[in-house]
Amino acid sequence: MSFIKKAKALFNMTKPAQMGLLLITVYGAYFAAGTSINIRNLLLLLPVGIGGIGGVTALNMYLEVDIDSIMARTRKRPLPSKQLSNTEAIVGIILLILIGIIAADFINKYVVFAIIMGLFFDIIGYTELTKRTTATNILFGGIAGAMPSLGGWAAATGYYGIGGILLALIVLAWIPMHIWFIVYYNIDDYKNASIPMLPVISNEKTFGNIVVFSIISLAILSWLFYFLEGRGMIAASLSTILVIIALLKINKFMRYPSKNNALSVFKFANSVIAVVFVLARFF
Ligand code: HEM
Ligand SMILES: CC(C)=CCC/C(C)=C/CC/C(C)=C/COP(=O)(O)OP(=O)(O)O
Repeated sequence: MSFIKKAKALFNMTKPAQMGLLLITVYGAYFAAGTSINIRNLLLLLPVGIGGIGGVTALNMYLEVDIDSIMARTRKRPLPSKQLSNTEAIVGIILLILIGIIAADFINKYVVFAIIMGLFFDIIGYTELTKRTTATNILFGGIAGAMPSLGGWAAATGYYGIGGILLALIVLAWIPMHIWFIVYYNIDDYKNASIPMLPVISNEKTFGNIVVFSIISLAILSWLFYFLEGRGMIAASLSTILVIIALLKINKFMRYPSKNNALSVFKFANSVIAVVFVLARFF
């Protein structure tokens, strides 16, 4: 297979759609900090994000080739489908993560540490220690998912301020809605792979109520960001409206549990987080 095809396969191991939204949280947090724009740091954040987030995601995929081979949703991924050898994948992963860390070091040590925390919580906390054993797994994966926004804030301000922590908490509050409905939609996959996500080991009411609590917290956190940082009223207002729509969709799912109603919540969820991070800098 040509080098281009192997490079494409490695890129697919970074889960481009997920990485894209994570990059929106990086740049959204950078701009939400409200500091003057440093073009050099803004440009450096691209290799930081693609290398750090992409490399960690690809490492998670490398370590989960057994699960991916079982799930219908993931068995066509580059490693289960032999588009890359293990050696080619691990060399690419190491290169990506090195690029991310080196680029981060050109900005400041807080951005480097955000990558290290993302690597730790995703690979150790989530992939190795909890994903296959406990439903609290998404807490560790969620903290990993919150690190890009913290890194973006640190790239703008030079430290982890309360605003950056609030934005990271907003990502964390969004995670249950993002994951548990796509898990429910693919419930047979997760059962076959013995992954104890909450929808697999409990019922719609239990995980639905936790999601309701988490996205109401998301709306509260977005208003807290506005009151403490003086920016983001439009983001808080719009995200509150989207959370209300999400609550209506979740209520419909809990009254009429179905894969389609679950997928509808999953697809809608992306807009909630995107609105917060795209608009947080503005009034
Ligand atoms: C514990 C953490 C997370 C878990 C378990 C998780 C799980 C998943 C799963 C199972 C999918 C479906 C992938 C597929 O179609 O094969 C997915 C897609 C996606 N994830 Fe995540 N995710 C996590 C964190 C995040 C974070 C932090 C973000 C961004 C802020 C994110 C953004 C996305 C996006 C944009 C997609 C594609 C959505 C679509 O296809 O419409 N994920 N995620
Ligand atoms: C700063 C930095 C490096 C942060 C890392 C950000 C990051 C990659 C977060 C995603 C976390 C995660 C657990 C995704 C899903 O994995 P999964 O294995 O459950 O998804 P799958 O079933 O689709 O493979």
